[in-house]
Parts: sequence; structure tokens; C-alpha cells
Amino acid sequence: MKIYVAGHRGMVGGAILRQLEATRPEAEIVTRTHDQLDLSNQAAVADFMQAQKPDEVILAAAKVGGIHANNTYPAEFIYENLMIEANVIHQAFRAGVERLLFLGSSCIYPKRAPQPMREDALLTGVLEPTNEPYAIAKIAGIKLCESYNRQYGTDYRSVMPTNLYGPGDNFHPENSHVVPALLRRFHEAKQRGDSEVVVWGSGTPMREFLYVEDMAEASLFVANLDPATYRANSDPMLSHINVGTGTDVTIRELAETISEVVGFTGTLAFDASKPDGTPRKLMDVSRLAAMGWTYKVGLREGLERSYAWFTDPSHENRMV
Ligand SMILES: NC(=O)C1=CN([C@@H]2O[C@H](COP(=O)(O)OP(=O)(O)OC[C@H]3O[C@@H](n4cnc5c(N)ncnc54)[C@H](OP(=O)(O)O)[C@@H]3O)[C@@H](O)[C@H]2O)C=CC1
Ligand SMILES: C[C@H]1O[C@H](OP(=O)(O)OP(=O)(O)OC[C@H]2O[C@@H](n3cnc4c(=O)[nH]c(N)nc43)[C@H](O)[C@@H]2O)[C@@H](O)[C@@H](O)C1=O
Repeated sequence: MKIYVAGHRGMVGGAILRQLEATRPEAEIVTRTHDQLDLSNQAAVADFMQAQKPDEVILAAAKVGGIHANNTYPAEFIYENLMIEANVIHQAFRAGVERLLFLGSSCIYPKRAPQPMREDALLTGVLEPTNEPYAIAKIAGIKLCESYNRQYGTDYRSVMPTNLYGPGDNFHPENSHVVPALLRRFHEAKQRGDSEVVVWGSGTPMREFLYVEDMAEASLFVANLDPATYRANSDPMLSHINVGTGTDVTIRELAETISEVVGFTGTLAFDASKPDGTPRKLMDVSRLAAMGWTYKVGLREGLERSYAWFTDPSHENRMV
């Protein structure tokens, strides 16, 4: 059994690789770095898939970033993600790959979808402008999988992660997501002895956060589901599966918790000039629960593990 993990040096791909190595010792796991194989290059992906002919593909490679990055580089977010998914999914099919898992995002749902958001809320309303290009690419990824399944009988599956965080995250001060951004900002403020930390936006948006080890476990759970169970719990035209905790907090509550975890004793300030983005995007996770998976690591524990990882001098914190 040969499994190709695309994006293995990223936060989710890295967690998936660790769990595969621990649980599938018999499998041959294939990886390539971005420098070794640019997945936006159609010919390079075709040559790689024809040479490797993996049995399974886990597509965790993508152009990923927080609200500021999405709002600043929309062309990169739509182009890179469309190219990566089109190349990997099409070339996997040409190489006879039977099973593939595509990672989308909770941002595929309409800005004002009823909460919690069920899988059938997809394409029922306008998207959040700050990440619409990325969301369009991710929706196209789901439809690529579904279209190859319908026309060619492949078994290409899609999971929609909520906001993720944990070891291996991107800690870039501007382009990162809120959890790594605030872990770093509170840590540096504590080290400098600052009296205040500025948090972007109003603090009122709500977000759901899933620890990356849980995401990796859920990804492999869905990837390994027998086809009958997967089909019985999903719809061929709405085949994606939400992955989250089913609980959310305000950004203010998140910032206060991170401040406590870091041990910062100053005050919070909110910068209203920064975008809030979607007011809320809580996922309905009952479909995945019905299949037999629920999350394990709560937010406080996950933040404590993430902060320990961030401050561990034995590795370089990635910033892209
Ligand atoms: N993090 C989050 O909160 C969420 C993530 N997701 C999805 O989960 C998946 C994984 O995200 P995450 O692990 O956080 O992202 P990361 O940015 O941590 O990892 C993405 C990986 O993809 C690689 N990559 C990017 N572009 C290319 C390319 N053209 N060719 C080859 N490799 C490439 C990156 O390599 P390099 O850095 O060297 O360019 C990196 O290793 C993505 O599909 C993302 O959309 C969904 C919802 C939330
Ligand atoms: C996973 C998800 O991630 C993105 O959407 P997002 O959830 O809006 O992402 P975010 O984590 O960047 O922000 C969440 C909230 O947090 C607030 N916030 C406060 N202070 C900081 C801060 O310092 N940095 C950041 N990034 N946000 C901050 C910020 O203003 C916003 O209200 C898209 O990639 C989307 O496509 C997607 O898939």
C-alpha cells in the first residue's frame, strides 16, 4: 500500500504523516517538498504520479493563511489552490489512484449561513469577501472530487476543517491565523515587559478551533472509512464532511485565554481598523459523529500544548 501525503511539511500534513508512520508501519509513505515538486506545475505532477502510482493520496498541500493574507493576496489564494487541486486530483485519476482525501475549509459556507453550519448550506448564499477567492477554490476542489467519482467511479473524499492550530503552525506575524499570531504576540510582549497587546478587529467574531492532532486523526478516520459507510453518511452531490468541535468562542475570549496560557499580565486593546471577517462559522459536526468520530483535545489544553511547542528551542518556528 503506497500512500502519497501532499503537504507533509505543513501543520496538518505533518500531523497526518506522524500518525500514518505510527499507525500504518506496513505502508510505503511517499512525500515531496514544495521545492522538489511544485504541485501547481501540471507536467511535474503528471510525471510524479505516473512514476509513483500511489494507491492513496492525502491532499493537505495548499496556499494557506489568515484573514490578512487572504485579503492581501487574493490572486495567489485562488490560483495556487485551483492549480494544486486540479493537478493532484486529475493526475491521481490518470495514474489509477482509487482513493484520495481532499482538505477544504469551513470558509466554503455562506457568510450568514444558519449556525451551526450543515454540509447542505454549501452554495446557498454569498461568501465572506475577505476569503472568497480561497473559498471558491476549495468549493471547486469538492466538486472536482465529486465529478470524478460520478463520471469515473473513483472514491475521492473531502473533509472541511474548521480553524486549526497546533504544532507546526505558521507563526508569521501578519500572514498567520489568529491562534499562532496571538501566541507569538503575547509571548513577545511578556518577554519585553509590555503593558498592552493589540488584538485585530472588534473581538466579537466567534470561531471554532480544532487542535491539529485531532484534525489528522479525523482525516485518516474519513480516509479509511469503508466505502459503504462513507456513502451511507454522505450525499454524492454534497460529499464533504465537516470536521470540528461543534463549540466556539469569541476572539476576545480566545485572546484572554491565550494571555493566561502565556502568562501575560498586561491589558488587551482591539484594533477596529483590522477586518473581523465572518461573524461566526460554527460547524455542525453531527455527520462525522454519526460515522463514529468526535474531537478529543479541548481549546485550553490545545493552547497549552501549542505554546509549549512554540517556545521549545529544539525546532524552528515556521513563518511563511
Ligand atoms: N490552518 C487552518 O486553520 C486550516 C487549514 N485548512 C486546510 O488544511 C490544509 C493544510 O493546511 P495547513 O497545514 O494549515 O497549511 P500549511 O501552510 O501549514 O501547509 C501547507 C503545505 O502545502 C505546501 N504547499 C503550498 N503550495 C505548494 C505547492 N505549489 N506545491 C507543493 N507544496 C505546496 C506548503 O509548502 P511550503 O510551505 O514549502 O510552500 C506546506 O507544506 C490545507 O488544504 C488548508 O487549506 C482548512 C481550514 C483551516
Ligand atoms: C481557517 C480560516 O482562516 C481564515 O479566516 P478567519 O477564520 O477569519 O481567520 P483568522 O484566524 O485570520 O482570523 C480569525 C479572527 O481573528 C481575528 N484576529 C484578531 N487578532 C488577530 C491576529 O493577530 N491575526 C489574525 N490572523 N487574526 C486575528 C481576525 O480579525 C478574525 O476576526 C481564512 O483563511 C479562511 O479562508 C479560513 O479557512
